[in-house]
Amino acid sequence: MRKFLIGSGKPDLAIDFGTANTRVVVCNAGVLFDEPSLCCFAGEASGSELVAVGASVKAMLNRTSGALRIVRPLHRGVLSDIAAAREFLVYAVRSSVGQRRLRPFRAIIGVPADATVAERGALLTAANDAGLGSVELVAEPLAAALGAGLPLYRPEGSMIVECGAGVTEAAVISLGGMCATASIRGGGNALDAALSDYLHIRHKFLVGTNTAERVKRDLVNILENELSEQAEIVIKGRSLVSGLPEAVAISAGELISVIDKQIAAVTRMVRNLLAQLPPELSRDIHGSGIFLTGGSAAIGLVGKAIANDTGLQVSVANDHANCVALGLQKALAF
Ligand SMILES: Nc1ncnc2c1ncn2[C@@H]1O[C@H](COP(=O)(O)OP(=O)(O)OP(=O)(O)O)[C@@H](O)[C@H]1O
Repeated sequence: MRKFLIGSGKPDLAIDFGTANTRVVVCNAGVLFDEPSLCCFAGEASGSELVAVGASVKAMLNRTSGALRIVRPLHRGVLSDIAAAREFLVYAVRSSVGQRRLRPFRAIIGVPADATVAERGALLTAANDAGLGSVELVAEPLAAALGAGLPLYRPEGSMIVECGAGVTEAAVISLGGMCATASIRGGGNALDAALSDYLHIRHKFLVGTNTAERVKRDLVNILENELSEQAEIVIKGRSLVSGLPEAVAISAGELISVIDKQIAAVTRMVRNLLAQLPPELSRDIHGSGIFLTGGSAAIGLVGKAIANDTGLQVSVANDHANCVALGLQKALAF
């Protein structure tokens, strides 16, 4: 059965290389690395020196002087900077297996199901440059379904929506393969950007990347805990009116309308995917419902909107943020 996922030859480690976060799983040892996918370089693009990687770079976002450059190796789920990806992979693998010189580990790496040949090629090049040996790419929705404990290999359809930071993917899986897929190149990061744009345009107020993400998490927290939509979120940044550092208080209710537009794109994608299904798979999904995985599955409004739009049962998988990594871990053990 393992050849459905990773072909022949047993890999040593698995990498969930995400737009926001990367997890590395080592055979027989579990998840040994889980840090933001970020690199910080000093100097110009050519000949620049790597000064920090991973968790330490998160706090540096929007706080660097002109001498430092923060780079995300991935954008919208796929590689956007091969040099940064190579440096990041070296750091992630070394942190997982120790500081010794890297031997050519065999690895499996998660990739969006709809990644193009060029996008896959760029990832393989970066992995090769990082010193990894043979690398196989695994479709992230398959890994997420395996990690969520869905019945991957039965003659029975299961539907997963993997809600990440840079990409949101839906897939219907049966007999170890993806029978139908759909994706949006956008996710939690797009929600952060929408909140930031709203504050900019409506309130003439500028916030940084980390603040926008915190506002989103505060909003989700208020809604999850059924606090009133009147509850206010205090946001600190720079007023474009006064030019000064200020704090504004904005009601949760006002911000819900901002993320509704992003969520509508996800429900449209889910609906379009359901409309393509052969009737037996439709029947299966009617029975089992839809499972949400990925960090952005924490946004309860996503699940509620899909349930309202389709009438189907929607469940958030256990340990939803780690399902791709857990699925890759299971694939290593096959
Ligand atoms: N409690 C939460 N509330 C709202 N959003 C959250 C919460 N926890 C995590 N997220 C969001 O989940 C996203 C990260 O999810 P995840 O780690 O699955 O993404 P990724 O694997 O890096 O991205 P991708 O698979 O799209 O490349 C971020 O946008 C983050 O803000």
